[in-house]
Amino acid sequence: MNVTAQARELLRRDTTWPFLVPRQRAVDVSHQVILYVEGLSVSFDGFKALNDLNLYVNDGELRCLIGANGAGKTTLMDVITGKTRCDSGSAWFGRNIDLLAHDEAAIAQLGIGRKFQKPTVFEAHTVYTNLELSLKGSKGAWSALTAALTGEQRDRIDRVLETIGLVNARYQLAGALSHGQKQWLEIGMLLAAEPRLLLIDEPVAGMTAEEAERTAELLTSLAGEHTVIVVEHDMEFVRSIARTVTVLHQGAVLAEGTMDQVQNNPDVIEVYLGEDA
Ligand SMILES: Nc1ncnc2c1ncn2[C@@H]1O[C@H](COP(=O)(O)OP(=O)(O)OP(=O)(O)O)[C@@H](O)[C@H]1O
Repeated sequence: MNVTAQARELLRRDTTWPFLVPRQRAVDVSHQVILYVEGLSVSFDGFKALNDLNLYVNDGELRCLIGANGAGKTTLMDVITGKTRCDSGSAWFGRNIDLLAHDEAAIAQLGIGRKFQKPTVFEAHTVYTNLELSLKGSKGAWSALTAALTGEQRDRIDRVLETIGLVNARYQLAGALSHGQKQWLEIGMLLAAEPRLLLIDEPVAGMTAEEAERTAELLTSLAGEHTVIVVEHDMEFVRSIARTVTVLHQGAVLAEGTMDQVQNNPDVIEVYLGEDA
């Protein structure tokens, strides 16, 4: 290769220099567990939001977390994603990655994606550009918008569009999408970054029944390749997707099992599902 060709190769805009690409550490799931949370406690001004909480989630699982307001669901997600520091306990991603030793940005790079309840898509951009901006290894908005996509990246976006059911809306502005479509797009934006574990907060709040049904299909289709933890208050929705449900109460796990098992658990009936039972 002559000097000009070498320089051209080096400056290609469709590739990133290998030394700039963040290296995602492989998660050791040799014991089938992707998330180990043990003895986790978090206090806010003396109030125990999490109280010696233990949680184990298997690789590829779709787990639903339920619990009354203030049970500690958000605080648990906040500790896992590095947003909140705990007082004691441990949180491991697989057997080899100590989440408590990483900050929020590093945890996202490790392959843990989080979706908050309110959709936060770039409304002035198309669906396609939103996904482009979320590709793993993307070096910020400017380079994502100016650099040409590789074939592999285009294929990945196409796969995500297919998964989230927005193939025909790819050139629509995100701001023009329905509430449900925005939620799916945001899930797609997480998927574009190829996470191993997805934490999804109240995905069906504000959705029509039809949108909730499509969301159930979407989330169940993600399990297997991804591990998905869903925090949700809508019991009908939880029943439609959950294999294992974990019930939190006062910062600890109150019960765990199938929806039928937890709904028939006397402790759960007393503190949480009582009014429905
Ligand atoms: N930053 C904070 N400062 C003080 N108290 C907090 C803080 N964050 C959470 N809490 C308290 O900790 C408890 C657990 O809150 P958390 O948001 O984790 O519950 P949750 O199960 O997610 O509830 P919800 O379903 O209402 O979202 C609540 O009593 C809440 O008021």
